Amino acid sequence: MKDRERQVRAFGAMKALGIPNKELKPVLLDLLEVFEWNWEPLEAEDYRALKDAYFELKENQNGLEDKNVDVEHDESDVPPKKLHLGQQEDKASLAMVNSSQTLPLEEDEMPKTNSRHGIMESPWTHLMNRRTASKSIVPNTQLNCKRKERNSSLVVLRDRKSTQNGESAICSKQPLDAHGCSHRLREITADSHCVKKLIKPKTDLPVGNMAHVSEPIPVVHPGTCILYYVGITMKTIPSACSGSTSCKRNLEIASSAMGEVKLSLNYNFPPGEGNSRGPNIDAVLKHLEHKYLRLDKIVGPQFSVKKLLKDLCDSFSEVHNKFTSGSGIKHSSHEVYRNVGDHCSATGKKKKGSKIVRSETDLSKKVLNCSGSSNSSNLANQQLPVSRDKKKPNQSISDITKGAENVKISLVDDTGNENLPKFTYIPHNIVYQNAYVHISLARIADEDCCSSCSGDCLSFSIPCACARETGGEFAYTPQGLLKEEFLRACMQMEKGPLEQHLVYCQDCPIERSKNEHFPEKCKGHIVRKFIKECWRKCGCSMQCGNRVVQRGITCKLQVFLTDKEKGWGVRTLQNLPKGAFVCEYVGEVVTNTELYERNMQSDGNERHTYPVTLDADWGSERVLQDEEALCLDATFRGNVARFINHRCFDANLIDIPVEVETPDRHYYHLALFTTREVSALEELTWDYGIDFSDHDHPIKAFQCCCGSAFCRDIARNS
Ligand SMILES: C[S@@+](CC[C@H](N)C(=O)[O-])C[C@H]1O[C@@H](n2cnc3c(N)ncnc32)[C@H](O)[C@@H]1O
Repeated sequence: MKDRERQVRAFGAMKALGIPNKELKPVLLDLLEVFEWNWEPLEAEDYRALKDAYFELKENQNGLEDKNVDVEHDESDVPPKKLHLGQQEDKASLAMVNSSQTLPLEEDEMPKTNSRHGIMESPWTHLMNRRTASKSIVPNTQLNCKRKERNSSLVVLRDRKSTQNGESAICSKQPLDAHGCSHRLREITADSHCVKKLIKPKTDLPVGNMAHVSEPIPVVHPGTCILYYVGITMKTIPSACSGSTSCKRNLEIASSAMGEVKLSLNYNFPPGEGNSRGPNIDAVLKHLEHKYLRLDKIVGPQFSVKKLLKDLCDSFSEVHNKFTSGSGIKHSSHEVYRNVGDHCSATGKKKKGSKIVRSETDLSKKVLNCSGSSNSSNLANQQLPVSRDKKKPNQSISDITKGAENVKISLVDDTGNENLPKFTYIPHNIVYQNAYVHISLARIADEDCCSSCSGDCLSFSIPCACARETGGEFAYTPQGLLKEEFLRACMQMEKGPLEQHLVYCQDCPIERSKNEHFPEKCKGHIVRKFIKECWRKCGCSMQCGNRVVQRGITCKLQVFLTDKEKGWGVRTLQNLPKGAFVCEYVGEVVTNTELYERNMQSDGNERHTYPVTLDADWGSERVLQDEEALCLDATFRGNVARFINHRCFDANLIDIPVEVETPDRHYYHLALFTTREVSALEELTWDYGIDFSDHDHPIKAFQCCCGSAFCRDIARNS
């Protein structure tokens, strides 16, 4: 059936219920937009969705009138009282037969159909058209109020019961990509006010498991945030909010005969923020998850789904507030922070006279524009915060690397409360003074490199010599990710080293540093799994798949001020797959002795970077001299990794040693890879491996507030 015919039928059916075309039109347009211009769900059950949406809108308008909101009414268009659906259905069916005198939508309001193929032209164009057109439909005096109400008209099918199984009509026409997203929708979202993502429908899942088993499809409209759980078969609909007025206003669950279940979250923006988009739904969910993890709330007798949904609403507003507070003041763009990169002390105190300069962009633009690349395709499905009037000044740096990396790395502080970090950005490790790092081509034996290779070593059926280190197989996939098995093995070792993964020194430099004259017995060091990358003695190209870490950072990262005592942290600005290389931990290579000397000079009050011990030759027969036991200290010089905070056990990054230019375990690179998929705007963390109970350790541990349910800082948590 053609779109036009369908419009006529819809108008006819509704007219029979006394619904004026003029009032129906905006509701119909909204619904069509929600259903991706797919008529079937709208037409199902004799236009049940449409009727509900219309009456919902009317109810809301009445509610507003009660509150003395000035909404004009055209008497002739006063809607009929809501009928019981049973009564309406018959009428509507009859009306459809005789619907010729209905008022169709104007041409520019409907998605155009390609006349030759019967396919819709760019839906994005139609969305735009529709938006423009809808303004002319609603009289100016009613516009604001109507627009607001129309958001809630998107919440349809409330309290509907379904007995039919079926896949979602919303999704059925959309080809899904590897991420479960519709390409058509991605096009739409690039510029529209919606963020839409489709999922593979799942059937026959119990409603109680909904939040866990089905990925949400966020659809964010101004003032309304709707999550769709599509394709879940429902026999009965839980009314999560029944009985609670405030909850009812905020959250609704509904299903339709088509098998889709919708969970709608309405958020009333504060006055003056009517056009806000609201935060990214992934960020909201993450926020909630973190909150639950922190409070260990998900289990226990107090747990209730109702409470969980209420918390979801709260999280939405918390994330919204977090992103909107303190952004929006315009500043001159020619001023730029100058003090990052200056070689300053690590005290973290603001250098007198240092020029504080801000970007003229608001936070959302900063997140987008400072992401290091003009190609923001990876951010296309991200809902980013929008500027508001600022309460506090903010600070930002567009690129802390000052061009030293492949990508820009921005720094934002939307509170304006933190002193800017003072350090020199270096993209590669540098030897401070006494550390003995012996790099020479001669040290790499011919059998330890692949001089006869060319191109990409990963493309050969038989792995070259460089794969020997990792059991005859490369650690990387052709996509540049860590192989699942290799990653799992590394994670297992780190989580709970079995006795067989530990080696003991005869004379442990760590123990010696604690007590030079009477060192305790070595407590053991983990024997770690190494990656060996091809290097300069190898014949392959720089694009070889076994050269990942040495090619440097490629993902979009941002330094930001975390909301807790942790200070600065790093987040990703793009979704990252599991096993992705994020960055190397770069710093000054110092000897143990040098590190302890530095440590003695520090007053212990500042937030310093935590030094990394290169545990290379631990357990070897010979006794390691202090100048051989190396550490990386990123306090004064380092790269973005110096901002990555610690998290006990369940961090989303893992550090893996990578051998590049030295064949021994004395000096190596420490690379950070994702342990799981990481969503854009999630904070990146890794487990520093601190033993919080070791009070003799020369480096005093901080009080951990990682929020992990498995936090090892017992003193802090008890
Ligand atoms: C490598 S730096 C990380 C960047 C640091 N947050 C900053 O603002 O410069 C390590 C320091 O951050 C702080 N930190 C990192 N993780 C933390 C955590 N889980 N809890 C509390 N403080 C943390 C500690 O002060 C630690 O010495």
